Amino acid sequence: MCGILGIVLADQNRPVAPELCDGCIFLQHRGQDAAGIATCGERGRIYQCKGNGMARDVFTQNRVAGLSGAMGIGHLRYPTAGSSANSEAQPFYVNSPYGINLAHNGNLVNTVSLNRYMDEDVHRHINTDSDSELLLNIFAAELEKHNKYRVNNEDVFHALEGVYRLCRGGYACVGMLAGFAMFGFRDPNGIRPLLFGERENADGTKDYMLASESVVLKAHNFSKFRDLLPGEAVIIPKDPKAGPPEFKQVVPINSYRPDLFEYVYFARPDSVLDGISVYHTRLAMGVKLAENIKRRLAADEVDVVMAVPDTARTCALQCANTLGKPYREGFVKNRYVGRTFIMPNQKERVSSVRRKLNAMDSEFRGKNVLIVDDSIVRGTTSIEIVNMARECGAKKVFFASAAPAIRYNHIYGIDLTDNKNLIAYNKSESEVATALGCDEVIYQTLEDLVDCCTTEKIQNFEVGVFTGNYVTGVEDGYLNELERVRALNAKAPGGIKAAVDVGLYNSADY
Ligand SMILES: O=P(O)(O)OC[C@H]1O[C@H](OP(=O)(O)OP(=O)(O)O)[C@H](O)[C@@H]1O
Ligand SMILES: NC(=O)CC[C@H](N)C(=O)O
Ligand SMILES: [Mg+2]
Repeated sequence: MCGILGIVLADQNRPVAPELCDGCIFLQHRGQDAAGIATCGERGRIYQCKGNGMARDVFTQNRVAGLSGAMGIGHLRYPTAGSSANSEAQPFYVNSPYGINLAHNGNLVNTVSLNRYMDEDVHRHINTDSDSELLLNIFAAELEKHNKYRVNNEDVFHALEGVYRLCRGGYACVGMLAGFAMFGFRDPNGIRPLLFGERENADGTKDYMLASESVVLKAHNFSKFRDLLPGEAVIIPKDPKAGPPEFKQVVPINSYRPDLFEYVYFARPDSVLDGISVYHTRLAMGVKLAENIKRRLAADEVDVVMAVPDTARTCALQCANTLGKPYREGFVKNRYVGRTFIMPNQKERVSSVRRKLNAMDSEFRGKNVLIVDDSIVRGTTSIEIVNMARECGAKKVFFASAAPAIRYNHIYGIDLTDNKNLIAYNKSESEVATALGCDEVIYQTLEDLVDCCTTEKIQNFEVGVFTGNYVTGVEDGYLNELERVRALNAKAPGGIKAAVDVGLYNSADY
């Protein structure tokens, strides 16, 4: 669940980098591990700045000042494949053919055979375990097949057809062809989001943006947003005065199944994805959850409802309203600690929960408390939360989740750990309650959750994380390979992160 964006400015003398940096900050919640920007300036030269860290730390004023050009792409990384090494920070670059950059949100689930294909048939060297580097090289290899001095839009669409044929998984991407164009495309099931928008300048020319979430487009005054359709791509010329963007349905829509988890946790509430307001789905989740709670608990069993900040707030408030119970902010969040779930290792996650959330005794003492979170994944947050509530003197602690029990891997770009680390893995609801140390745990049903997000246009969602059935299936051996790489990373001496710049060829001298 990384964040991606790309901007093309009509004014060829205006550097795009400052606006890209700002845009990345709007997408920070989608990835805190690494951030990167690549721009394309005169004579097709590519400039880049990327590395481990949050956008504000990686994009220093000095570094950004060196990024020339009116076209550029950005990425916020939350690793799902490979490692957290800074050599896997995106956008990735290959010099041949033509010079290509790519920023990818999602995850490929046939990397074992794709790696073999790259090695044995295409003879391209893949320098990391990142599936995104692989995806870029697949695209490059397909484009190279045209064997032309210069490509045109049709050639790019044709190369993307090859990408769709070869790559299985969830992917929304933005890329650049040096000196030629920016492009974006979305997987044939629309699992990961990607929106397009335009902004008219005073002289009538237009700037264009592609982004993971509508909030970035809106904040930068882009309008006429539209979601790319599953299997659709767009090419925007480097100089928009050369012609309008060209959209093409490269392959037929296989299904239109946005990832339900975007609405539960991942996206910002003020975003609208695939025409669905994230905020409204979270309100609806609160209502449905309350109806479920009413069936499970007697009306006088709950004294007060509380959210686990931040994401669960919208849902918890609406749940309290529907139950007719007071809503209290018993947990206070330290705004300087980021999202704990997307931290790359368990040690960091555990220590962050207490640094991030502090409980106020007065709100708990002698009360039956209903705590609402958006989801319970590893249980890292919930176990600590229940402990804190007990330490503060709560009489009973009920824990409600706006998402159903999570018992399966998330394979399309949200690294929900391997099954065995999920607190609900192989456990009934009452066993989860015992593991969390609470009196009762109440999950939203999947039917209710789907109902909260359904619109006239979108009735199906990717829900494999709740059911174990994935829309694309998973290649044999893929999950084992993922675990093997994870185990290797866990053993890396002193960790694999380094605060150094990464060269265009992904060499990281850590
Ligand atoms: O069961 P766990 O493994 O603890 O994961 C679930 C928790 O992680 C997320 O919060 P996070 O702190 O990442 O972000 P938030 O501030 O947006 O809620 C999510 O909202 C849950 O609270
Ligand atoms: N969360 C994502 O979208 C991750 C993108 C890519 N699979 C990576 O690990 O870098
Ligand atoms: Mg949370």
